[in-house]
Amino acid sequence: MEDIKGIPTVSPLRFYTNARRILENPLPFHHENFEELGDTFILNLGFGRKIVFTRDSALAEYALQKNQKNFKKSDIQTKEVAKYLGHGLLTSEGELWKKQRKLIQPTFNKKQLEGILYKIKDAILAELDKIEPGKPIDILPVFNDLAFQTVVKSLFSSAIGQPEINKLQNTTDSAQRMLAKELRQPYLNWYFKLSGKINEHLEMTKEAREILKKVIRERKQSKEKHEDLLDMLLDSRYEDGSEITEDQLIDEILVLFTAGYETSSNALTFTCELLAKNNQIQEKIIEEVRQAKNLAEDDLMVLYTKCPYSQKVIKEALRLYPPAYFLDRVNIEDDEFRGKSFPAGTNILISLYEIHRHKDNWTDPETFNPERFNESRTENYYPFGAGPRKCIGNNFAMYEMVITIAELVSRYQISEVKKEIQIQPLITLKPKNAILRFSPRK
Ligand code: HEM
Repeated sequence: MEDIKGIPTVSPLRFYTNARRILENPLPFHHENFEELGDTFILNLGFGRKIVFTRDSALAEYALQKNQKNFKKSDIQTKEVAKYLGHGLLTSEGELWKKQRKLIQPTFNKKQLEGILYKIKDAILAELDKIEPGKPIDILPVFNDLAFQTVVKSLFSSAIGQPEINKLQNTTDSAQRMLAKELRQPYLNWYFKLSGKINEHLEMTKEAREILKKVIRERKQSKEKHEDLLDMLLDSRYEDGSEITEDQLIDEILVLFTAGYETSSNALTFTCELLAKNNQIQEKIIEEVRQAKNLAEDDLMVLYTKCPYSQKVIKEALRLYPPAYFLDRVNIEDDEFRGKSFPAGTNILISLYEIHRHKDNWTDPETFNPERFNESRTENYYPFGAGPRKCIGNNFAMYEMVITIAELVSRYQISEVKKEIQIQPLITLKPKNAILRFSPRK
């Protein structure tokens, strides 16, 4: 490969002398390099491997949107993640991706989702009932179950039993954890293979596929209508009138579990941690939700649209703690952007975490201030990505999160048990020790 030009480089020595703390949490290391070297730098890992890190939103938009045709996802998603999940939307490229996106997009449009909002709400309420009031609890596992149940119930209504749901959730979690290990400790991959750990996880995903196959076949035979996402996906047709194959549908469902579950539960957890520090913001939410409930009666879409402040609270939490904190791309042909030249095959990591906290983009970037979204701003803000591969579930996620926060804050006063919000950057940006207290409101 030719060399990447016009960008300062971090040496392998600097990388390896910081290896231990990078493994723990790479974000401070990235931040120091951005501050010292500018908004784009090269990390030279040695042995001919180089990665471009950027927090330049112009470059991000160039790769994700303006010149997206020349940028594909890296092998991490299209090979490593695909090994466990198959080739669904998140993990496919080229013609397959295009064809699938066209087929699935209508299912996630606002109008279609309106019909399943009550399923989303029922799944949420059932999980919120499990919160133990008054005691310090780690809220992340509660939101993990809530987010998984929300996706499962939206897809299958009640066509799938709790033991199978547990198995699917466990498989999704384990595959993610295995993958995180493979990516963070590539020098141990020989051990993961020889010890049978990778095969063990591949077997688990085979069992998950069998569970899904059974649900799909029963649904096809029953001819009963459930008005859930599975019905919509089975009813959708490609341009030539054909329907989705069973295998492809299973790939897509596995992708929806993975893409839609951990991201939402992380975001909900961070939102609650931020709210615990801000009583006044909780009060504002309560007032908004009380008025919205009067106006909306039982119409959940009206409730959502009448809660603009709660939406801003979530947007602001996604700014400070974007669950997808990095987007990765590789350019197909040689490319050039504002004096920087990228030979074909350059790995580019776009840091949404840094773009969302850049002092040139935001006033008081470290402060939690939902009001900054009073003017509907979209620039320098990409929690759901950008361009044609933008998150297909962004509306779904916003409905789910607003309904959850509206209900939760109406029921409980959220208070902090410890001062600091801790993070664990793995495949997604995860909260760590999210211990909070939920006291019933009078
Ligand atoms: C707070 C919650 C969520 C966040 C922050 C989030 C974030 C993202 C981001 C940043 C991308 C783009 C990745 C890239 O360009 O490399 C993405 C893609 C995707 N998301 Fe989400 N997501 C969330 C919730 C969901 C939900 C609830 C679903 C489905 C139920 C979902 C399904 C997907 C799918 C299928 C893709 C791949 C789209 C494609 O490549 O065509 N996401 N998400």
